[in-house]
Amino acid sequence: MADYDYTFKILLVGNSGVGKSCILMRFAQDKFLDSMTSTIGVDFRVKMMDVSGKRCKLSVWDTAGQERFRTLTSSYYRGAQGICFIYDVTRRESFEDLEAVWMREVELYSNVDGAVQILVANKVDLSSERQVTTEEGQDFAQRHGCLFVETSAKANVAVGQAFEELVMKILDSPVLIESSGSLAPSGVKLSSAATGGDQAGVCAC
Ligand SMILES: Nc1nc2c(ncn2[C@@H]2O[C@H](COP(=O)(O)OP(=O)(O)OP(=O)(O)O)[C@@H](O)[C@H]2O)c(=O)[nH]1
Repeated sequence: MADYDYTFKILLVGNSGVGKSCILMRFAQDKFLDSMTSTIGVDFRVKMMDVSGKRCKLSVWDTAGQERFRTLTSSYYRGAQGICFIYDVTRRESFEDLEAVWMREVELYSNVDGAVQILVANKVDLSSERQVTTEEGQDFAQRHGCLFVETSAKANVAVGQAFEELVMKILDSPVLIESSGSLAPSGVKLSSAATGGDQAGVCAC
């Protein structure tokens, strides 16, 4: 018998260097590394989380922000019930590209109606280098119907909270609950070992 109530697929998108891999590492392993290599293709981790009294098995997919990998990553949007749009509060361009690039990608490739979206403002520990204010982030989130949270993967600020809020909202949606259960994007079959616990995998196929 399954040891969880639901499985959900969550996707992390945003420009290269905003901290997607660090957010995932903080969430899955409670660790932070100062020097991370750029993601090539896609990486994923599986993490169990109890939210609203339900045991949820989350497969979190970390996509490469670099443009040259974009054609590789588009297929991974399929089946995601939750999408995290991540920017770096010290790099205004990473905020502006969310609308110009990442929301378009999601519109093109996501196939789950009503997938929950959250705007994640990362690197708030670098307060003296800020280029995007909290209010700008809140306004953007409101305009696009997203949740909003400010995080620091480095200082361990609100990373768990971001995933918790996202999952809470997924659990509020009967349609999304209905669509739960498929861990892999179509065309990719995960071995039972890879889906068994708090695990990791890399795929650049
Ligand atoms: N100060 C600070 N640095 C961070 C934080 N999160 C990530 N970083 C740093 O930002 C850099 C990029 O982080 P990554 O997690 O590799 O970025 P990414 O978005 O996964 O990048 P791609 O894989 O190229 O798409 C690394 O040097 C991290 O150490 C944070 O919260 N605060």
